[in-house]
Amino acid sequence: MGSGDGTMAPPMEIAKVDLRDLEPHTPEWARARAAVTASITAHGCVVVVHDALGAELRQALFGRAMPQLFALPLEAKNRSGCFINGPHRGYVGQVPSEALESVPIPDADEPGSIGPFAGRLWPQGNEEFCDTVVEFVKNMMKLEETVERLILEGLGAREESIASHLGSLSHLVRMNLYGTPPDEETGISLRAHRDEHMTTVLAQHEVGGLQVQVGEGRWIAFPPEPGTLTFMAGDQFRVVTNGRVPGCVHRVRTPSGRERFSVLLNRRRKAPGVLRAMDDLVDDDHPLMFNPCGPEEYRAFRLSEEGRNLSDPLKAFCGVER
Ligand SMILES: O=C(O)CCC(=O)C(=O)O
Ligand SMILES: [Fe+2]
Repeated sequence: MGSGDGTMAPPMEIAKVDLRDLEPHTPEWARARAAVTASITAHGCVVVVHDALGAELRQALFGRAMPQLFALPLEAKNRSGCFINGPHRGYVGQVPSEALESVPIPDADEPGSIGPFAGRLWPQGNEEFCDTVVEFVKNMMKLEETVERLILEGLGAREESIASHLGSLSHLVRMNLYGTPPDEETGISLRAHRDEHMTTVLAQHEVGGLQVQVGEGRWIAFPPEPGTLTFMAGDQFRVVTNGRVPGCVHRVRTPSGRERFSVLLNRRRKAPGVLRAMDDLVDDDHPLMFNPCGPEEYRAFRLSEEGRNLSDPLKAFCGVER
């Protein structure tokens, strides 16, 4: 992008891979697998070209569903949350150090979860909102599954391990609205982090801001290009791939101060469940990097005082000492 703010256009090192009309067992699949695996093992990130978020769905999300959602009064947004396996998953906003309001929709892939969610926000329901979210989830799930399959095959995992992994995931949609950054000089509106989840696929609306770290201190800005989505590996994927895939370190910088939306689908290990490295990815050349752990226990650690202040909480929580 060369925006004069110290960031650069994505160089070839984070690949942009066209996954449109991709079919397994074809030369195109093998080429995509090599490109996706190279990018993800280097940076925990790959940009994909795909029609999963076509113009109509983009407009339905960024033009209607999300403006409607965030325009609701605070007390309505506060009602959107629910309790899952103990912890509350709900609206986050009004944090002075952040410019972010974020609404999670848990278990978004389960029929029957989106209706009650919308019912908590709009007493008369909101059919259009529900249809938009259902369509988004369906398309993103398919895309994430393809990308995870490409990566796991690329690392050498067996089909049965891949199938068992793909069958053990739950899905969370998150809708984000960014206002004016608290520190307008730096423009940072979400500080550098790795996601706790397995994987994240993210779409930005026309105001960009997502930046990914490639190597020490070097940040790459991603222009919001319709037709592309950013796929990022989180801490859970580091465990499953035995550290072969690093977690993507990313942040949001919105120096323009314009309002910005982003929407993402997170995949994570279904609870109760155990996170452990795939057997296929542990051998003499790749000794075990992370001890098996519970995803909910890890989440609680990340949210604790200790975990919040660590740059790599996963390593502290379950990293194998050598
Ligand atoms: O809004 C974005 O571009 C990134 C959001 C993000 O990193 C997150 O919600 O974890
Ligand atoms: Fe994130």
